[in-house]
Amino acid sequence: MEVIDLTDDFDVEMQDAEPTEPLLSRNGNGDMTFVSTLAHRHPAQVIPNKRKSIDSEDSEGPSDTHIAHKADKSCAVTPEDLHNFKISRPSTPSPKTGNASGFEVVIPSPSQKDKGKNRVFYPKISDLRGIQERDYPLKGPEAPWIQIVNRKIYPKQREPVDRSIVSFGVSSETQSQFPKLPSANFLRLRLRQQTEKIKGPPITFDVDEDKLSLLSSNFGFINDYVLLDGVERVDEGFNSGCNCTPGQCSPATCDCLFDEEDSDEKIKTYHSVDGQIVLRPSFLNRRSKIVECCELCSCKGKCWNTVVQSGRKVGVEIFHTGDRGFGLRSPDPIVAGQFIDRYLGEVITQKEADARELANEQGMSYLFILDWETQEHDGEDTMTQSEDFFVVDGQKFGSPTRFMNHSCNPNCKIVPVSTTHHGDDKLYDLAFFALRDIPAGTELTFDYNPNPMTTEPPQKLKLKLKPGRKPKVPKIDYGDKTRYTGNDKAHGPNIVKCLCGEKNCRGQLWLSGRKKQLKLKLRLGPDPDAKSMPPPPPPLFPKSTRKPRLNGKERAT
Ligand SMILES: C[S@@+](CC[C@H](N)C(=O)[O-])C[C@H]1O[C@@H](n2cnc3c(N)ncnc32)[C@H](O)[C@@H]1O
Repeated sequence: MEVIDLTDDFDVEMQDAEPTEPLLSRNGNGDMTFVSTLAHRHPAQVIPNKRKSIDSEDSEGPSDTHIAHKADKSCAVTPEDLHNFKISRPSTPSPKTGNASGFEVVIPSPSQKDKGKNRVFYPKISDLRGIQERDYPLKGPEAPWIQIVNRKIYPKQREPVDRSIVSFGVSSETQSQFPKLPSANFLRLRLRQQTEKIKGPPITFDVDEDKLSLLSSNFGFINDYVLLDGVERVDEGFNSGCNCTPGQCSPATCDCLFDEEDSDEKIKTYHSVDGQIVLRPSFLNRRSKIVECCELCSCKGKCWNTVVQSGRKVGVEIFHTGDRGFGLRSPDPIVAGQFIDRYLGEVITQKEADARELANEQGMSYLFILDWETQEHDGEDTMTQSEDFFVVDGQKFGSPTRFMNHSCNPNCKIVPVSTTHHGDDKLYDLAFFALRDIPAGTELTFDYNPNPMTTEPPQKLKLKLKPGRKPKVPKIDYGDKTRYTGNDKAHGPNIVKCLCGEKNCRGQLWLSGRKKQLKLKLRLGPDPDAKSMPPPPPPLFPKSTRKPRLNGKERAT
């Protein structure tokens, strides 16, 4: 087998050699085209593993072997064949010549210099062993074949293409089957369609086009919790309502309100300011749950004590903060104590939450533990139930509050609220209220870890640690159980840096994997490093005595 080698090394070797006699058969006119030169490579003579085809076997258009077949059968090689032929390109330097008859053309791989250059490659006549230049001109208008070869070898050498006018030869019917890249307008439309279904004043977006798809394709707005496997509400029989004189639920007497500790006085929740029902400043300073009136109450859930269940009354806007991802603000001024919205999402079991937390590559955390009832309020330690919580995951589905960032000097706080299911201590609402007057356009924030230093290790906690295990001591303890279970891998294994920028910034959001660390910490007692931290604030939790009444039933655990 003869080899016509167009590689550089061959070039060096052969550049001074005399042209030899043509080995190629001629067409009827005694002429021979370069294509028929290529065509003479017999399929059986392809050197295995030494070259790869530019185009796949099953792609459209004749291959060089197809043309070879035509040539072998003395069929006319048409101009169409000429334009459509495919060429083999070596992945290695020149193959060795063999004994078989015929010849082989080896096209050089483009050098770095050639790659990307809009330059036509002209092989030297000596490279094309057996080709007479007079028969097969290598330059000038008589050499269209070499242009074609070059286009096949160096596809980048094609003329620059204006893609906006290129037709791909695909019917419009077929084209419609291909997903098109969504335009900014389409994404905005999709977001608008989604948010139009959400109750309350408009949800708007002030987000650059490049961030739109992050919002539109990764998140869905919902109006209520989505309960997933293993999460159920208590049986209706466990729920109850107040026995106030119908239509006269009073903040001083309504059964739905908790009692102050050691007193018959009620913990007052809402009051009216300028015709608007908002949380009292006194309530904003305490850690207590709200129980609102519901259908089972004498008022049928139609009194003033129905603020959270009445839904969002403020407009909200999602915007991009730059360094902390998206954030939330309101185009309306908000007054102190005003209800903003609930935190919503998929409600999942603790086990599922742990699995999601582990698999969370994305960095941001949207998990919120519903473990209010496990706190050491009213003197009881209920921490032993701690594996039994439900968790709200707002990552894929949620309300606008899912975009609220942390601040060490927050303007909102989150309050646990039982609205319609008083008997359900595992599934309740997380409601955001304004801590102070908030001017329109101000970012709405809350403290992800509002009471980091208050926890004394509960003595009755039963922990089973393997003997001899030396757990790492976390730097911070977490006292407030109404909080995120944050695990922000984007900021390193332990510390999640806080970027709130407030003067009193604590420097970190939470510790990664802190649930495990919290358990370990509780066994070890107070953290020695805590000495360097500010002294813990006094406990804020009111010693209330009111518990939602059950209809004579005990909830099964
Ligand atoms: C509930 S999301 C808040 C919305 C989030 N920014 C977004 O774009 O979807 C919580 C995450 O926001 C980021 N984040 C919130 N507040 C932050 C702060 N003060 N400093 C740094 N990152 C913050 C953290 O990555 C955290 O895991």
